[in-house]
Amino acid sequence: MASMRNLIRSAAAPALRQATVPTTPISAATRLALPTLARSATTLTAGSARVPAHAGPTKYGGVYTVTLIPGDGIGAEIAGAVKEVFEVLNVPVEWEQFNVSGETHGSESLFKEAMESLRRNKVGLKGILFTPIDTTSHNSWNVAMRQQLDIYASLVICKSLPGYPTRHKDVDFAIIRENTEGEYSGLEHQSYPGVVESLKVSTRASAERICRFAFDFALKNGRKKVTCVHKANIMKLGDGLFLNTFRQVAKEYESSGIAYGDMIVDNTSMQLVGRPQQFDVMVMPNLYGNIVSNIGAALVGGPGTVPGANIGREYALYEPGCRHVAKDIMGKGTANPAAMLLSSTMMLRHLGLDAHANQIAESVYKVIQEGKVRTADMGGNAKTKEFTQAVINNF
Ligand SMILES: NC(=O)C1=CN([C@@H]2O[C@H](COP(=O)(O)OP(=O)(O)OC[C@H]3O[C@@H](n4cnc5c(N)ncnc54)[C@H](O)[C@@H]3O)[C@@H](O)[C@H]2O)C=CC1
Ligand SMILES: O=C(O)CCC(=O)C(=O)O
Ligand SMILES: [Mg+2]
Repeated sequence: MASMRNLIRSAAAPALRQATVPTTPISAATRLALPTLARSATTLTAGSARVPAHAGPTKYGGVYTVTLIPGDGIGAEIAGAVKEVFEVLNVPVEWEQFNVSGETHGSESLFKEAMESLRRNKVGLKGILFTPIDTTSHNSWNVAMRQQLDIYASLVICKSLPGYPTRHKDVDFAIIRENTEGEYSGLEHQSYPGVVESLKVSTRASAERICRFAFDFALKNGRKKVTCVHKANIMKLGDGLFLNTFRQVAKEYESSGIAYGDMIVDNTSMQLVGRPQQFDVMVMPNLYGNIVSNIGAALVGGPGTVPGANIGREYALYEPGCRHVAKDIMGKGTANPAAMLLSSTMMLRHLGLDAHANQIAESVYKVIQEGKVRTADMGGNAKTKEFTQAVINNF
């Protein structure tokens, strides 16, 4: 399937420039939070006796090989923005690109090849794959990737964007979402005509590792409080297990000074749109994380602006935090590439390429702050390519 690959870079890595300390609160947060997150998650788990050491990302001659899955909908357009920016900056990354589509029957073999590439390279960047609603198709390849790679922690940071006022000021919280089980088990059956059981699978082991991840993230990033979001009043066993595990883990971190609490998911949704500043780090089961990350994105800049990461012991896969394919604007050239560009900067920090990450993130935030070049989702009329060019013009 060599034709599907896009091995674009052969140039040697440029000498990394001195890392510039980002000036906006956003870039400072990303710079601080994301690299430590990626590494802390790996090291913390890998440091325990239960987890074997593993090889790092694939790197030859100073160039990292990264799996790129543009995805459906606007995927090609926003992945194109990243490729262009990396090319201009001579970022030492060589892409292995797989144009997997969730819509195409018969593209299973390509999906498998992409998974092999991810296992080989350990690091990937993706757009979103379409998931049909009908039962004859695959469950979800997005979910399958997270489960098969065991990238158990989803991280989405929602932080007010300087220069882009929204209803609430000073929003700054991190959503840490269990990424592999819960409502996304894909286990459903019709036990009797008209009676369907959808299984939400909750395990103590998964709850424990995601809660530890949340506290470690808080510690590494100078955050003050971790809130567990749940529905244990109704799902007394399943969410009860999540909540009780959270409380046990929280006790272990008491001496660190991180405060903790819990909140039921429906109240959380109300509190988020009413007074979002009360949240710092939030940890929750899979489906609540899906919903809360969409609320969070809408609070700050929308789905085109919020980046995301999926982190596990061995693999890290970066994608826009809101996870939408956006078929409604596909092919129009109007998609906002900011979320994908910022996801790529999280990936660069994971690879230790902080200088490149800072340069790109600072430029994206500068373009947003200046407000002259904005895509339609942010009230402007700039095209994806014009936003990308504005980012490049700042280099
Ligand atoms: N024409 C079609 O066939 C359409 C199909 N769908 C499908 O319906 C399903 C449900 O989609 P939803 O989850 O509702 O979400 P979605 O994928 O439609 O996205 C939600 C909204 O966010 C916007 N958005 C996301 N990323 C953006 C970006 N980077 N820049 C600007 N706007 C951005 C989209 O344009 C859309 O208005 C999806 O699988 C989708 O593919 C949705 C709309 C049209
Ligand atoms: O896999 C999909 O198609 C969508 C799943 C989803 O909404 C999410 O993971 O946030
Ligand atoms: Mg979602």
